[in-house]
Amino acid sequence: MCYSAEMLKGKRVIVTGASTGIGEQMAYHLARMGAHVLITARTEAKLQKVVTRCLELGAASAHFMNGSMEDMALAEDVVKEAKQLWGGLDMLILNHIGYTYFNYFDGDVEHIRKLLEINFLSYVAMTVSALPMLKESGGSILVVSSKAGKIGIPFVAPYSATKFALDGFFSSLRQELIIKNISVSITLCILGHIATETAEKTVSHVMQKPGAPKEECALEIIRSGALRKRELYYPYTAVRIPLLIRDWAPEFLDSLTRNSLNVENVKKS
Ligand SMILES: NC(=O)C1=CN([C@@H]2O[C@H](COP(=O)(O)OP(=O)(O)OC[C@H]3O[C@@H](n4cnc5c(N)ncnc54)[C@H](OP(=O)(O)O)[C@@H]3O)[C@@H](O)[C@H]2O)C=CC1
Ligand SMILES: C[C@H](CCC(=O)O)[C@H]1CC[C@H]2[C@@H]3C(=O)C[C@@H]4C[C@H](O)CC[C@]4(C)[C@H]3CC[C@]12C
Repeated sequence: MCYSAEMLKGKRVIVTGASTGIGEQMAYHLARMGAHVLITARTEAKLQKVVTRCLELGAASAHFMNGSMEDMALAEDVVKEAKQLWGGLDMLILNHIGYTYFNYFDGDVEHIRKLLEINFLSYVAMTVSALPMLKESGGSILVVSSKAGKIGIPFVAPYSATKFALDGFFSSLRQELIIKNISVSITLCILGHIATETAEKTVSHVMQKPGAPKEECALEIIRSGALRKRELYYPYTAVRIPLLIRDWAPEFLDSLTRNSLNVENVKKS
């Protein structure tokens, strides 16, 4: 299959976590392609601005729903809203994450529970609600994950747990869909360091290189979903090579990962 932006024209797409960062950029790319977009996040004022910009860029339609994905009812309501607005759904882009810290694990189990709800369980809840519509359209689910969802990276233990969980659940579900001949694709997007405002605020003091551009990253995610790829690795070399090393030389990869960070800049408590 060959990719063209025309593939997204008139498609009905939900993008979560689209008030900032990569999600916001995905909404703009989809708008330029002439898709219908329904975006979510907590902050109404930011979502309103993104919707206005999407309409200026040429979206077939643009709507938002705000609220926290800690609440599974919201996860389900967003999908119901898509059904009401469009009568169906072609693409579900699961991208939002809750706030976390970048530091030594502090022993806070409640933080992990909350993060699992936002970063993992709400993804599952939205998928369950959206599957009937996606089966009907032969649609796609895009799950935004991270290098930290495939490899042990220090200082992100709670976050990493939620992203590994996504791999387990969605890679298993993909197998079941194939066995049942259901034409819904699942693309797991494995991202390295991307220069979003949140990431720069959180990790610029430990990174030795700048993050990859969020605009290009957003386009690559949409492209990989339109092409119904199994996984996306972006930026390719920084993500794919460590994954190839992972199972053959895990200790070597652990050491490479530690050495790629300015760990002396992380405060020990
Ligand atoms: N940037 C990076 O280096 C990398 C990012 N990724 C992945 O890419 C995706 C996007 O990351 P990035 O763009 O950097 O993140 P941002 O922090 O820019 O965006 C996060 C989005 O989630 C929303 N959000 C936050 N808390 C909640 C909540 N409780 N309920 C619902 N929505 C919420 C935010 O809006 P609001 O605050 O208004 O709710 C915002 O729209 C994530 O899945 C992340 O794991 C993966 C690897 C690297
Ligand atoms: C430090 C990691 C890369 C190390 C390497 O290349 O060897 C980064 C890879 C993924 C990053 C995290 C991520 O997945 C997104 C989070 C999103 C939030 O906006 C805050 C930052 C992240 C925890 C981010 C931190 C750096 C990475 C682990």
